[in-house]
Order: sequence, then C-alpha cells, then structure tokens
Amino acid sequence: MITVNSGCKKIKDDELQWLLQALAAYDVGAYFESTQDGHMWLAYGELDTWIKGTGQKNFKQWYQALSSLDVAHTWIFGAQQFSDQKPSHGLMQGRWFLPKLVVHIDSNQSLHWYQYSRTRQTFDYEQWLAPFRTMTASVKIKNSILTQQDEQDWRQRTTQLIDTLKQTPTLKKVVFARQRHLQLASNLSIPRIISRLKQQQANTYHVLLKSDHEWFVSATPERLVKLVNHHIYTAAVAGTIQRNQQYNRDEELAQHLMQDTKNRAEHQFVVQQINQQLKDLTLTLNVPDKPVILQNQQVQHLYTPISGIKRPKVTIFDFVDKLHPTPALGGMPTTTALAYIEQHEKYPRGIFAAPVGIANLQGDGELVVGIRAMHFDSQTKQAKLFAGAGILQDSSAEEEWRETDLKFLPMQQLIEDMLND
Ligand SMILES: C=C(O[C@@H]1C=C(C(=O)O)C=C[C@H]1O)C(=O)O
Repeated sequence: MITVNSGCKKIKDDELQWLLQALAAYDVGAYFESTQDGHMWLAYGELDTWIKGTGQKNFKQWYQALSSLDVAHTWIFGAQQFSDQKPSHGLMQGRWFLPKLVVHIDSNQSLHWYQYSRTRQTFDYEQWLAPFRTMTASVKIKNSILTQQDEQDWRQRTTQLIDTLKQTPTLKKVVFARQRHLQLASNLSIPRIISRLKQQQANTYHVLLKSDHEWFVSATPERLVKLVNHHIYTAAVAGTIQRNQQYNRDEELAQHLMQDTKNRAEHQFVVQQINQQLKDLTLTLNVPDKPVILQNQQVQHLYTPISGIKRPKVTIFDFVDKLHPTPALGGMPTTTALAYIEQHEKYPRGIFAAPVGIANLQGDGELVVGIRAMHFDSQTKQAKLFAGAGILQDSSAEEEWRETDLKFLPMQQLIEDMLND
C-alpha cells in the first residue's frame, strides 16, 4: 500500500532555490526539466528502489509490481545503463526510484507536491521546506581545475574504426565515445549547477540524478520518448556542426549541414530505424521526410521530430526496449555496433547515452538520452565528461575529435563558470 498526500500552490520568488538546497541535502534525489514545455520535477528520498544486479526482480517486474498498486500521481525517476555488456558501478550502473516526495512546477508556475508513504503520515510541505529557506548558499571557496586528462589515443582508435567500416560493408555506423577527466580542487554545488544550466543551456533538457556522493548531470537536447495520453513523441537527433554566432555564420553552417551527404546519411539511418521499430507499438506515426535544424548553445544538429498514437496498454518502457539504443547513440546494425563499442571504447558508458527521466505508474512519462553529460563524485571531486560522435566510413578522425570537443563544452563551461561564482 502506498498513500499519497498532495497539495498545490503558487511558487514564491526564491522557492526554487530553497527546493534545490533541499535536493543537495538528500542522499537520493533528482531534477528533471524540460525547457520545451516549461516543466520542472524535483524528487527527494527513496521509498522504493530498483538497482540492476542486486538480486532483485528485473526492472519490468519491479515497475509492474508498483504499477499494480495503481496509485495516481506517482512518479518514478532514474536511468538505465547504456548496455549490460560492461560492468559499471554505483549510479553509473543505473537505478530507478520511487521518491518520498515529488515537487512538480508547471509552466504556469503552479507548484504541486506529492508525498508518498507506506504508513499513513501527515505531511506539512511548508514545514518541510522551512529549514532549507534559512540555509545560506554554501561558503564560497575558490575552486579550480587541477588536472585535465583526455584520451589522446582516441583519434588513432577512430582511424582504425574508419578502416574497419571500410572493410566491413555490413557495419554502417558506430557511435564512438570518449571521456575527459577533470580533477577539481573543491566541490560543486547542486543549486549552482541547476541555475547555471538554466542560464547557459536555454534550449536543452536539464537533468540531475543524485545518489550519495555521485551526481549525473546532463544538458541533453535529445528526447528518447515522451508518452502522454496515448500520444508518443520521439525524435532523431544525429548529424552535427558547430555554431558561429560571433560572425553571424550560424545560418551558413546550418545550410552546409543540411546539404552534407555524410551527415544526411547518418541522420537517415536513425530516422529509418525509429520508424521501423515503432510500427508494432503505434497506431499512427508521423515521420517528416526532411530534417530541420536544432540549435543548441554550442552545436547545431539535424533533427526530425516523430510523433504518433500508441497502441493500447503499451507503456513508455516498451518504447524504450524498442528504441534504445537508436543508431544516434549505438550505431548500425545495433548488435555489431554495440560489440565494437564494448571492445574499443576505453571506459564503460554507464548511464551516459542511456535513457534517463521520469515515468508515472500508468505508463506515461518522458525519457531523454543522457548526453552532454558528466558524472561528478563529490568525494573525490573528479568530474568525468562524456562525448561521442557517429562514425561512418567517410568520416575524418580529426573532424570527429573536434566534434566531440564541442560536445564536451556544455559541461566544461558549466564547470568553468562555476569556478568563478
Ligand atoms: C553521442 C552524442 O551525440 C549524438 C551523436 C550525434 C552525431 O554524431 O551527430 C548527434 C547527437 C547525438 O545523437 C554526444 O553528444 O555525446
């Protein structure tokens, strides 16, 4: 049995800041913001948790057991691992949790809170928030990046991959990733991360998952799937070029990307596969035949929004099973590309490039792809940044190195700007 207390109010001026301070105080929590529809979700504590490989039921069984309770207004938060081929640890292993408290701020700035418990408890939202209102922002400590480490041999491994693609006509595309490790002198702050993301990345999702000393942060532009009232929304995001606002060259670069055969081919793989895989789960599907440009702070992508009506009884996780990993994150064909990634990427991906987000117990929700992301360990003060690029046989290792450099920027800039806060 799960009981729910709930309430609704107008958000006060500084209330989001207090709510973020509260998030920093909890061992387990989450923040999920979709800037497109103006919704923010905050999750605190865990009433129930699913972690892979802990001898529990599999995820679907866990979700079904919760869903059978049929409690309205109940959301789970979390992420699944990119693939189960490589062992990851801690948060990077993936976890889903039913929080003790959820706060939802909608686009009208109305705040809805939902408190869950297994025993009937009374709950006073204002009383809960009070201690976090008086908390002063953490004392300023001059922070700095002590060391930065990149995978210097990545270009060489990418050249090898390009050779393999040339020699293996059946292998069409592999999304190849690398990491950058930054050692910081002192800690980051969760309220500042979210404030900065809002300032710097106006056009992306803002996601933070917290499990003890581990945080996963993402400013992803990429929706994997959103399900609401029988409608399904997904998108192909693949094909990348830089921006150049300084000299007003964004438009010219976007045109170049639109006309580039390599990028258009890479994009079309993704559209085709999504289209094919959604057939069984949908009644209607609308797939535009040409991409448009999606502009983020640092890069522009080819973007095809795809939408439709789902079949009855299909949940968001059925869509995840079909869609993940799309060729935008894995490659084509998927199994061979995944095996290549497993063998040739230096580190396991964990939840990088994997589904992360929020779902309710009726099967609706929104999951995004955890890219433009970092893992931060507040004990060791190490940040691991992730970036990958789709490699085809006519790719250039040098260009893909530069593309992945650009894809590090959202997290790199977030950190660098926070050092001066
Ligand atoms: C893998 C990443 O990005 C993916 C790869 C892209 C590409 O190769 O053009 C574009 C968007 C994402 O689907 C990343 O940002 O790390």
